[in-house]
Amino acid sequence: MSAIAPVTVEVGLGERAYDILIGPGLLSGAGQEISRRLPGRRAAVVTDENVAAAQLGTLKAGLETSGIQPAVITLPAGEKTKSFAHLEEVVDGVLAAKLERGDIVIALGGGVIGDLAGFAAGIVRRGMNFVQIPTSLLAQVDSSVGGKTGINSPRGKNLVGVFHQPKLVLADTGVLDTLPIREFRAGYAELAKYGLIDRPAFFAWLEANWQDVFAGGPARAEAIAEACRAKADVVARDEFETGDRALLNLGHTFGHALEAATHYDGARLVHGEGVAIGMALAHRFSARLNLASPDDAGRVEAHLRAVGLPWRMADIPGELPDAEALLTYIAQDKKVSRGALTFILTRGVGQAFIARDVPASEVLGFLAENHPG
Ligand SMILES: NC(=O)c1ccc[n+]([C@@H]2O[C@H](COP(=O)([O-])OP(=O)(O)OC[C@H]3O[C@@H](n4cnc5c(N)ncnc54)[C@H](O)[C@@H]3O)[C@@H](O)[C@H]2O)c1
Ligand SMILES: O=C(O)C(=O)C[C@@H](O)[C@H](O)[C@H](O)COP(=O)(O)O
Ligand SMILES: [Zn+2]
Repeated sequence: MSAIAPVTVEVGLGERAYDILIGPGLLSGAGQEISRRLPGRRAAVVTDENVAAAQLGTLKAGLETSGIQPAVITLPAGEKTKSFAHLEEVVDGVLAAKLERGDIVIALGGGVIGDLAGFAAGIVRRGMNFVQIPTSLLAQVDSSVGGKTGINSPRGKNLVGVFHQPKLVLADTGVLDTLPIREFRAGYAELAKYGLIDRPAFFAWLEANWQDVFAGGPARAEAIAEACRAKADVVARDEFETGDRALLNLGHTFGHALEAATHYDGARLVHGEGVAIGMALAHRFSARLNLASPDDAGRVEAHLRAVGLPWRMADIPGELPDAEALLTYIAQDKKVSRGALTFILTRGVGQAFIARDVPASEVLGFLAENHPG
């Protein structure tokens, strides 16, 4: 049987351009793909305990066939790992392995490992080579692409970090077979996000085909490729989020506040779930401001519910801080400019836009109305 050729999506960033390869079996061919682009380099693999148990052996074997014997840094799984303490651990591990600036930090994991390892790669020796090997659906459709890296602060999500693009992204669709279903669903929220931003036909396709995407096979691979094309397109236009890239933040202004308010406790809320609730809230808030029809908000909520995602604040287990405290987290959002709040709002499914100077009083009123407490 002949191997299935991977799909290649290019992120067109001039001298920082790179390929995203998408398909099964890429982990075992990683050594070849990496050494073709970065010959003769040493490497450190950063991963988490779950991914190490499920996938590290295959990657190490794949690297060793090309003569790469990596140092391995294994961290606890979960959002709390995106912290200064674990950043220090990665930095120290890379330095202890005596890697040079031209050597490679490889992130093997979900978005937590990608963001953390990418940040370390961006600052050690003022910027090392970086390769993303995303192993969660969320990381394959979103976080491994585009060069946003960083860690969280108790005051808010992703508040410390740098832009540092990878040299290569290897999205092995086969590794999703070991991803827990809750995490697959969370990644699906970011996939649906592309439809809700500006691809209404893609959203309608997901409404009709989401079960096939969950089942695996060609529908899943095609959905991942479509997401990568969508993200690569925005990133190539606006690498540093001075304009349009902010659209990728649909659902995140509310979602990030909820993640911070639940202290990054993944038992209560993981990032993709926060984005699902945030996207439903962004559509409902847009309807409240008479920008969109309540029917569109209902359509989005119905789809999130159908796939088993949380879609309202009441779906988060345990108590939430009150509306004013949630607004304090929102005020830390990186899209805030001269004190004014920015949200990604919508005129309907696939018609998201950047709304600057959103009055805090409107947000507060909306949060209070929708608060479960
Ligand atoms: N940089 C960006 O552009 C960007 C975009 C979106 C999200 N993010 C960030 O990504 C993070 C969320 O990423 P995530 O949802 O991948 O979370 P994650 O990295 O915590 O991974 C989810 C869980 O699945 C496990 N896992 C991952 N792959 C697995 C596999 N193949 N087999 C078995 N277990 C596996 C992990 O160990 C973890 O427990 C958040 O911190 C978010 O802020 C960043
Ligand atoms: O790549 C982007 O740009 C995004 O906004 C993608 C988001 O899904 C992702 O969660 C990102 O980390 C959020 O960025 P932030 O700048 O709001 O921290
Ligand atoms: Zn996100």
